[in-house]
Parts: sequence; structure tokens; C-alpha cells
Amino acid sequence: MTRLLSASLRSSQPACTRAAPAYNENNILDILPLVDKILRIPMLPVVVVHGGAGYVNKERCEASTAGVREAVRKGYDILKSGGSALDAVVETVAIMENNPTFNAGRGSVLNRKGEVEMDALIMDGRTLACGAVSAVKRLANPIHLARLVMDQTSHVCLTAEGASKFARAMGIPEVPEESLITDYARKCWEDDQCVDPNCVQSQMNKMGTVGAVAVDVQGNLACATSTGGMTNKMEGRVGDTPCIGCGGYADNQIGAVSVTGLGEAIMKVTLPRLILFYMEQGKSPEEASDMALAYMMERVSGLGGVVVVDPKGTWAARFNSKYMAWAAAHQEQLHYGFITGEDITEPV
Ligand SMILES: NC(=O)C[C@H](N)C(=O)O
Repeated sequence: MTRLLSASLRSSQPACTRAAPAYNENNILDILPLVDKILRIPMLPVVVVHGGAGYVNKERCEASTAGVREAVRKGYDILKSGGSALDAVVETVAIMENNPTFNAGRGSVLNRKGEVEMDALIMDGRTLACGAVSAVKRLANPIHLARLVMDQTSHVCLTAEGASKFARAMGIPEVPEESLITDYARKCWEDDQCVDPNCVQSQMNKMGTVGAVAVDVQGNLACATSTGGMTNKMEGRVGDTPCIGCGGYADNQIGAVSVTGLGEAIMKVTLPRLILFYMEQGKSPEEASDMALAYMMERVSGLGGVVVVDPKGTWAARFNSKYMAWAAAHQEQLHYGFITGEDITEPV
């Protein structure tokens, strides 16, 4: 990031120098908005996505990495053509919900009864409007329902049967339960004997929550997160994802965050809000994420991962789990990674 910023500062200098008339205080004031424009515009828009923190085998690693890259490209296209951060995060998350590799929408993990119950959240950093759904069944895209809760009701979260009734009223079709269940999710459910929620085998069965954060060209921020939760969760269990400040948070004045990992640990430390608190204290998205993840590990032994962006477009994708598929698009570059420290770059 720093390298890119200084590159953009360097490349913008000749244009400034050419445009600048002889030095005097008034002229400097005249060109300040121009300098501001030149320095800031290249940083926006930005979109960063994750495909869940945890542990998966090699084939799923490749599929997850391909999935986050496909999703982030779509989000970047929306933003580049002037679309809002809200539209970008909803569509990137919907793409990952439709991808059976991830634990969201089709591909969701199964609860103790062998059923799919999904949670989703969206938040608008401009107005702090938010919408969420929890324990919803038979929906292809819970994130679309979360958006409708935000846009069409005076509430923040609808759950279970009430959420389904609202979906029907909004004309969202139900899909057969079986269409959401993959062979992989069923096998993980059958195999899930592990008692320690942080052990590698347990992580392996529970990876794949999806999320996105974005800043659009207007400088508006948004976040979205969607999940099937944790394999073998109790019926009616609500995790971090649909809880504002736990599954994500967006505030134009500070930043936007979407998280993944052990929901019960994330909720105890309100991970996204903790990250934004550190950013308010002057930490960068990367520093704030690392501090908050370390705190979650120290206090409640929690593993997880986050994607974060600030209003200037500085972004981070950080995790303390073994793996997290993530991708970011900004300044026509696509970054992605899966293991700690990995940052592969290609043109968008
Ligand atoms: N894999 C995940 O991110 C699970 C999600 N945070 C939950 O606990 O429901």
C-alpha cells in the first residue's frame, strides 16, 4: 500500500509541477483542491472480499481462491462504472453465495438436524443504515433479504419464520433445501466429531463464510457478510454474522469491516467494532486488525479473519487462522492470497 501510494505521489508530481504557476500563497491555495484530487482519486474505488477463515484441503484452497477473485472482479466492475459501495458488496457476496465452494447460500454447512440455517448482514457507512437476517432457510441469497430488511422495514434484523414471511411478501422465491446442500457439507456434518472448536479438524469443517467491504468513488463505505454458520450448530443458534458490530460494521467516518471465524469468540470481543475503535485511535487498518485479532486470541482463544477498508481506500486482509481466501481490487490491480503473508498481484 505504502509503495503504491508513494508511486502515485511520484507519478502525480510532474503534472502538478507543470500546472503550478509561480509560487505565491494565493496560487498554492488555488491548486490545493487539484492536488487533493490527484492524490486521492487513484485510491478509490476499492473492494476487498474474504471467503472464510479456517482450514481446507488443497482442492478447496484453489476453488476458494478462484471464487474470491471472481467475486472481487465483479465488485470492482460495479464500482468502476459508478455503482455504489452498497451494490458492490451485495453483488460480490451474492456471487460467493451462489458458489458452492463457500459456506454461504449454496454450500452452507448443516446444523445438528442436518438442515441449512443462514445468517447475513449489510451496512451502509453513509447513513449507518443496516439490515440483517438470521436462521433463514430455503433462500439462495440471504444477503438480498438482508438488504430488503434495511431498505424496506424500520427494523435492523428479522429472524427465522418471520424473515421467511417477509421474503415471501417481497417476492423472493424459496428454493428446495436440497439445492443448498452439497455433498461436501453433508460429509463434513457426518464427520464432525471434534469437541474443540479451534482445532484444525473443526476449522476445516467450518470455513467459508463470505464477506466484502468497499469504498465507492463518492467516498461511501459499505460492508456485507453471509454464512451458513458452524457445522453441527444447535438449531436457532445465531452467530456473529447478523449481529451489527460483530459480523461487520461500516461507518464513512472511520472504515468498513467484514469478519469470519468462530462466531462465539467474535461476538465476545465485537471484533469489527474493536478494529474500528483502534482505527479511531489512529491505527492503520492493518495494525488495527492485528491488534484486535491478537486481543481475541488472548482473551477468548478465538481464531478468525477480517477484511477492512478506510475512507481513503487503505485496505487490509488479515487473519490468525491457518488460512483465509481473500482478494482486493484497487488501482486496476487485483491482490489475493490464502496463507499468511501471501499477496499475489495481477491486473484486474
Ligand atoms: N466460518 C465462519 O466465519 C462462521 C461464522 N463466523 C459463524 O460463527 O457463524
